[in-house]
Amino acid sequence: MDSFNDVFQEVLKYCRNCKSISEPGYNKWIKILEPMKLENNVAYLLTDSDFSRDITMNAYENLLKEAFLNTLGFEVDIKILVKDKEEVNETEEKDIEVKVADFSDEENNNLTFDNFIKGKSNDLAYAFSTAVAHKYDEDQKTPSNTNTIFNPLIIYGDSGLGKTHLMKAIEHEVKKNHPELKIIYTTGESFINQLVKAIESKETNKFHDKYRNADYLMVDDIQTIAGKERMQEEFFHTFNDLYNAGKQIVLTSDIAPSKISKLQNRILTRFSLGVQVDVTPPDFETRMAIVKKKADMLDLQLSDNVVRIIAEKIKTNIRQLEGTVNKIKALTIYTNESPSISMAQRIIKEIIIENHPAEITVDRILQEVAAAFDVTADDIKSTNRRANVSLARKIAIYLFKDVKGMTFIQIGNELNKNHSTMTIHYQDVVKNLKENKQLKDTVDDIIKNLKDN
Ligand SMILES: Nc1ncnc2c1ncn2[C@@H]1O[C@H](COP(=O)(O)OP(=O)(O)OP(=O)(O)O)[C@@H](O)[C@H]1O
Repeated sequence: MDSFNDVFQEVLKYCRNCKSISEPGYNKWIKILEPMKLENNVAYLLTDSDFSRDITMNAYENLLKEAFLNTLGFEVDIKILVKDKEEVNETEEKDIEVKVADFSDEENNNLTFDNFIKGKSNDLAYAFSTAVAHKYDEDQKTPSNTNTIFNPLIIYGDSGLGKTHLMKAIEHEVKKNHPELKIIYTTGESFINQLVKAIESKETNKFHDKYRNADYLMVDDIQTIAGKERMQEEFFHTFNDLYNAGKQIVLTSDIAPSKISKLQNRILTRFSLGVQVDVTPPDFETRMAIVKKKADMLDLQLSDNVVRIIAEKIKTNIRQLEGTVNKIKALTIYTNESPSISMAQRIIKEIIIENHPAEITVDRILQEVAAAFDVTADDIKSTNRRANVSLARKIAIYLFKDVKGMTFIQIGNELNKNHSTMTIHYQDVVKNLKENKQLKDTVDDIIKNLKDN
């Protein structure tokens, strides 16, 4: 997440999925809010009228706080302002850049080496990052030969495995020990946007000066510049100037640089001057340690069993581990429930489903159809000819074919019936759906449930 806008999109997602608000309530009061800024732990949002602001604050302030806590990992107050009113201009005056800076400062405080849990999956990346962060420590601002080994340092790996955390930790450490050094942290995307703006406003010199005066240049998600010739050109020259001046460059990428397609060869060869190190999904012990750390940071007491269940179920993305802990914290604050295994299981299920909609299996189709027609999955598979069982069976056949893409032979095998009967039942349903609106609505609901979950 790079901006308050990204944070707010997560907040909206959280509210939309929350059972404490109805869909009309969400659409009328929450969805219309616009993110303005995050400043001094206050989230400023905009709405249309005083009336809307009062209703939203009275009815949904707690929900919004819960959603921000879940997304950011720390508590914020909510302030809703009415668009086009004086108060908005007053708080806007401070300059648009403040918005992002304040959020990232808040977030940065947690992204330190101390808060980073080491394990086999990331210990090299951690070691190289600390080396880079301390490169000016011994030899007062004259990087030694040993330190040029790590220039550039490129950390790569899948999403949510700590690349940005390490980069921010370097930034944090350097700022702490050498406040005089100039550090530029940006993302590939932001680098591109700034360059485009600079070109439009004919201020490319300013852009060059800004980047080429850095002591540390850190670009997150460098793979985004691939395929964009002008951006690569600019990045290449910035890289060369800094490298030749002995300045440190740190980059992250979601894949190994050699696998980034459409990356200019000359850039790739520059990348080979330093080290490339990957981060991979953490093992069980590391996951346990991360969950404990994240809980400690939120002052949240979790039993070993709860920690274990989270670490067992969420295996490949640390952001999801953290999201689970944040959600547990939010629930304990807003429901007064203590963290329990069942609470953790509920949240894990939601988080896993949010990211990977469950596969549509034969069993899930049977379950959904059985629930809609008030029969059981076994009834559907049986030879029972009761009217609602027969209808449920035909609908299941239809869904096996149209939603899951099974052949009539496969469907016949699944239901222990002849495949030619399957064809007839399927055609019956197709015809019925055209004529019977109520049946069509029921089937549409089943399909929606299958796809949403
Ligand atoms: N080893 C770790 N110890 C503690 N926290 C971690 C660790 N690895 C990742 N995290 C946390 O997981 C979250 C996601 O990490 P981060 O943003 O660094 O991932 P990323 O690899 O940059 O992902 P993306 O490519 O999607 O940007 C962060 O909140 C970070 O603090």
